[in-house]
Amino acid sequence: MTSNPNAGSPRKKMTLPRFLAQKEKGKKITMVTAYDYLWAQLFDEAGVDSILVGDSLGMVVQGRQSTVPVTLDQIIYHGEMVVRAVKNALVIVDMPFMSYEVSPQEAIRNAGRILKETGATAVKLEGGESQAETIRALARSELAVMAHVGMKPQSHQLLGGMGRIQRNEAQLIADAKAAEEAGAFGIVLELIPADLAQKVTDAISIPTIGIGAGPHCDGQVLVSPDMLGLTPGFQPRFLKHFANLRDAAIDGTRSFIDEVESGQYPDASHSHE
Ligand SMILES: Nc1nc(=O)c2c([nH]1)NC[C@@H]1CN(c3ccc(C(=O)N[C@@H](CCC(=O)O)C(=O)O)cc3)CN21
Ligand SMILES: CC(C)C(=O)C(=O)O
Ligand SMILES: [Mg+2]
Repeated sequence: MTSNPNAGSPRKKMTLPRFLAQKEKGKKITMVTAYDYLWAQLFDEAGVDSILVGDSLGMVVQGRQSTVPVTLDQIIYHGEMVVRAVKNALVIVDMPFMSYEVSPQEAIRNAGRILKETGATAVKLEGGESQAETIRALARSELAVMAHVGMKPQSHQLLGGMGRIQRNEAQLIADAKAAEEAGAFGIVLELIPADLAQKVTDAISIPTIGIGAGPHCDGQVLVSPDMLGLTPGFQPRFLKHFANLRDAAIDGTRSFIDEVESGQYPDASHSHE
């Protein structure tokens, strides 16, 4: 076991000021994705700081090839289920592809819908420098917004593939600084070299949350089904399986099948008089 000074201490409700303060205190921020009530309740109880209703929904829940087809109505439907389950974690909802790119006005309207209809605290959009005007418009409307730079899955066609490591240092620093200056409260850094993520993290005063971005970020995010070993085909270098739920679930299901077929289940103790 790793020693964790916070283990067992009662969790407080995560707020935006607390989220920001964790960078100053050097306390790592934890974030996982969730898409429904069942799992969100479990992650909140485990004590994660933040839950992201990611547009990875399209891939891990809907079985699509990318995040691009996810719609605003779908992310709102899932966001609402997650918020209903959460007591302490900060809930952030991804803005789907084409829900913020057309104009800052449209982004405000759509982010407003997400926050009003789900009850989440914040939204996240992909981009830094290129979306600075939109980030500023959202922040001015008092909508909490997180940026996402490095590998941007919604732009996978332009990047030439979903898993391409991003190494353009000048662009990454410019993206992070532009997002901070425009009013983002945090930035996801996806698939960038560890030394570069450290430079970005040191260059700004808002927290960086890494995925495939090394140990120097202010926090870490993983797609929860990946983290728990439920997505067998997906094994990028950054991913660690913290549990093997897929085997546990298959074993349990096979036991059910065996016991029903053999007549072992239900026995008298699982039957009503
Ligand atoms: N299930 C799931 N997990 C994720 O982390 C995730 C999604 N879906 N969908 C949206 C994006 C896409 N992500 C991806 C997709 C592919 C790689 C990948 O293939 N990475 C390899 C190759 C890197 C390279 O050498 O260019 C790796 O080893 O990291 C990484 C992240 C992260 N996000
Ligand atoms: C991987 C995280 C950061 C994300 O954007 C998602 O799950 O959609
Ligand atoms: Mg996303």
